[in-house]
Amino acid sequence: MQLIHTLDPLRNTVDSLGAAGSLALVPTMGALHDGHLTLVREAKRRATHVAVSIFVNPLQFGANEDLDAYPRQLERDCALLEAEGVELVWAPGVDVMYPEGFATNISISGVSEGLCGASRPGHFDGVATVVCKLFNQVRPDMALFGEKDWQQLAVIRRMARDLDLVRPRADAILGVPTVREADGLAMSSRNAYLTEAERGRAAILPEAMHAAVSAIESGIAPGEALSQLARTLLSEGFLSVDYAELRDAENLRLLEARSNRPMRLLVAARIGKARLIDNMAVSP
Ligand SMILES: Nc1ncnc2c1ncn2[C@@H]1O[C@H](COP(=O)(O)OP(=O)(O)OP(=O)(O)O)[C@@H](O)[C@H]1O
Ligand SMILES: CC(C)(CO)[C@@H](O)C(=O)[O-]
Ligand code: BAL
Repeated sequence: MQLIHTLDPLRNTVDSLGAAGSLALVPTMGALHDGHLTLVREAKRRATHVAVSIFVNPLQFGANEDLDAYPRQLERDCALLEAEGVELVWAPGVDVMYPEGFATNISISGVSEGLCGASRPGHFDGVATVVCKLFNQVRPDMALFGEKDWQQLAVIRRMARDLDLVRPRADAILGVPTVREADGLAMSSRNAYLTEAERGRAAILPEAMHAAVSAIESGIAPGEALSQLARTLLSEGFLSVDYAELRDAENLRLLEARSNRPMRLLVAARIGKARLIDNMAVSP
């Protein structure tokens, strides 16, 4: 496995990997867990070679967010990826990704608005800008992202289509279902911020979401089910609920009532120092 930090050797390596079959990219911010490794395994099933990027992207963190505290464990991450048979780890420094004078911003309207786009202003511009650069640097045939970050996946799909970043094939931007802990909590690098007591309560988030999904599917008004969901979280030790919304699963339009298209329940809520996000399908 090659660990590469600068652009020239990266070019040589991706050129030779690309010439010898297909290349899949798994973009990450490191501090890898089984969710990330599931993306890597899916990538290996679908492409000849797998590259993983590890870059904690300052552009997608707000001024009061956890950029400095975000876990960084490159050596451990590389050992995990080597054991999975990954051939390339692309881990640029901030100065390589954003050299002095860097002045470009990619902004996607529509799907970026509301949800995390409202509670984290500028976040999706930062994600889109770095993901566009990663595509240009690695030039993969496909890239894989987790459904845990449902809105991020929608933003990247929109950008990839709009900017012709990958060949237009159905699995070029592949979403992988959320990997969960035994109690249902979605795996996330930020779960490490939780104390033992908070971790014990955190699984109330997916439990309360399942209850809201069942209520909406059985005909309860979405507004009522979502208010109940927020009340449950607040009464069980969550500090705040950034949003709890029912949206069209694909275009992410806000839904006041049930739709006959696939729907998605999306929630972000804070507990202790962590802001947890999760989403679930709601059947028409
Ligand atoms: N539980 C999970 N199941 C499936 N994919 C996941 C899971 N957690 C993260 N991913 C995916 O892994 C990729 C890299 O995510 P990232 O490195 O930000 O990890 P994370 O655990 O989501 O961290 P964070 O705490 O920052 O949200 C993204 O495409 C993300 O959606
Ligand atoms: C896609 C990504 C690697 C861009 O920094 C990040 O947002 C993430 O890890 O989900
Ligand atoms: N997994 C999404 C990256 C972020 O929260 O910044």
